[in-house]
Amino acid sequence: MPGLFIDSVTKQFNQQAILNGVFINCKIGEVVGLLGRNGSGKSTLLKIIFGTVNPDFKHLKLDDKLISKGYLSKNISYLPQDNFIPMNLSVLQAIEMLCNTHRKDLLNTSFVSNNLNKKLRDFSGGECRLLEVLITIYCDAEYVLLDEPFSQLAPLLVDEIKIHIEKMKSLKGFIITDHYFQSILDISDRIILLHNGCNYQIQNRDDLILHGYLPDFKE
Ligand SMILES: Nc1ncnc2c1ncn2[C@@H]1O[C@H](COP(=O)(O)OP(=O)(O)OP(=O)(O)O)[C@@H](O)[C@H]1O
Repeated sequence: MPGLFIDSVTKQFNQQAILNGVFINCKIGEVVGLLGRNGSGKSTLLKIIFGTVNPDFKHLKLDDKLISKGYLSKNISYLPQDNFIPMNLSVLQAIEMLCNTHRKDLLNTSFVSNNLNKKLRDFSGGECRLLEVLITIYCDAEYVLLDEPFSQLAPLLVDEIKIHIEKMKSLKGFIITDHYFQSILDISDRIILLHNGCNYQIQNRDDLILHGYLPDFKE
């Protein structure tokens, strides 16, 4: 079956089980939202898929091929929570380094075209984040892992990022996690919740209350 597929993910830190047989998958044309409380293991799961954290066990497949680390496939891009593009690069240099196939589309976005020669170190934190999110969405990989793409961004920019994801969705598969959960619900085709080390398929808001992610104001 084509797509990104990981199951039986098990990870302990200091003898504490964080992920306990977790499964998540994603196909081209799909946005999968990953929700969970602070410390539930969302970033750890994305890092395990990309290959920057070693799990105790996992079974990772990309387009039916067993792979050991996502980044080795060169077909998975990953936005970590921290800045990852060197600050001494200009916008154009960063794009030339990381984006080929969709470079033209990215160069046509207003934020990029208005700041082509500006260095990352001269941007605000939110502007830097915006650029890194855009580059991760528009880079060559078909599968995109986004860890908190909306954090640091003002509401208008959150909406802009959602539009870019929608635009690229026919060509790519996204797994996206953020605490702006309404934006995740808006943009996702499916929602997976991590809770107590396990994954749950979420159908509606009530499921999020049932699994203790949202408060139950009726109580
Ligand atoms: N390198 C590490 N060493 C020890 N414990 C770790 C390490 N990395 C993560 N943890 C622990 O694993 C748990 C899951 O962390 P993770 O960052 O995956 O959570 P998260 O769901 O992304 O949280 P948040 O929403 O707050 O970003 C946390 O309790 C964290 O303290």
